[in-house]
Amino acid sequence: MNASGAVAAAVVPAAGRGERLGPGAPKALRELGGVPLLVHAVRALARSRAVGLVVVAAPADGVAEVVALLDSHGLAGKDIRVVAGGATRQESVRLGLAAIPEEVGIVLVHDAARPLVPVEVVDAVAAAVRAGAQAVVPAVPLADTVKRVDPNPGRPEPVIDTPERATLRAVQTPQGFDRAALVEVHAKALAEEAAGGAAAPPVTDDAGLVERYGGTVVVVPGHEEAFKVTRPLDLVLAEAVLARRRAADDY
Ligand SMILES: Nc1ccn([C@@H]2O[C@H](COP(=O)(O)OP(=O)(O)OP(=O)(O)O)[C@@H](O)[C@H]2O)c(=O)n1
Ligand SMILES: C[C@](O)(CO)[C@H](O)COP(=O)(O)O
Repeated sequence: MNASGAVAAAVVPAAGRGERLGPGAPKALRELGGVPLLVHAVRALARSRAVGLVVVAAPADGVAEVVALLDSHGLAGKDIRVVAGGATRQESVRLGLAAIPEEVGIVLVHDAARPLVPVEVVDAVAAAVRAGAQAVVPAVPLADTVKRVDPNPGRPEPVIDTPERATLRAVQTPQGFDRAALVEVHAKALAEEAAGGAAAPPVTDDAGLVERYGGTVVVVPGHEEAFKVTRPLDLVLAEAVLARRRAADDY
């Protein structure tokens, strides 16, 4: 793989603890079918011809371990770099971005916690950025009705309203960006934090930063198997999906 021209680089934030998954190793290192989530996620990206370089943001105290892990899973021949991640997902992405060579114009950001994203989703996101979009997110329609509430944990929460479900999407990764646009919004967010300005509402994905600073984000179809492993039940589902793929010789 090489990282120049229209070939994209991918940043994989993998420095989270995985508190919601319960006690154990950092989530990216937890196993799915005997293989760490991170290895699945990197393989999913490396399968795409659109991706020429993968930069993993590892737990700060686990960089050497992650390098060894990726090597031991046969990923040593790919262009994969590992940097120390940060205290938040946003910081981990920013640190990963800083390791991407200047000439790379397209960046994908993909959670280590989404190990089973199909290569078609990776390709579609990269293609939409190549076609001129500033920011692209894969997403799926919602199955549940969603209510906005006045948060009041432990007590009945007053409902404010019910957004029209047809207008809502559950957003996944990889999210794709024009590299300059993504670098710019991360720099702006960092400068605002450093200036200690009025606390902006939390942004939970990179496209959210693009929106915050007035950029344009578009949605392409995601995939139900690109779900995020967040809670223990997600791991049960991921094992089932992986077992089905292996039985079908599709992995
Ligand atoms: N400081 C952080 C926090 C999160 N992430 C990464 O961001 C992705 C999405 O985050 P999430 O699923 O919320 O992971 P965790 O933060 O690990 O989960 P939790 O909130 O349950 O602790 C994961 O691949 C995670 O490793 C990261 O790189 N650096
Ligand atoms: C980026 C993301 O996966 C898009 O759905 C999500 O926002 C990450 O959120 P988390 O709460 O940090 O897992």
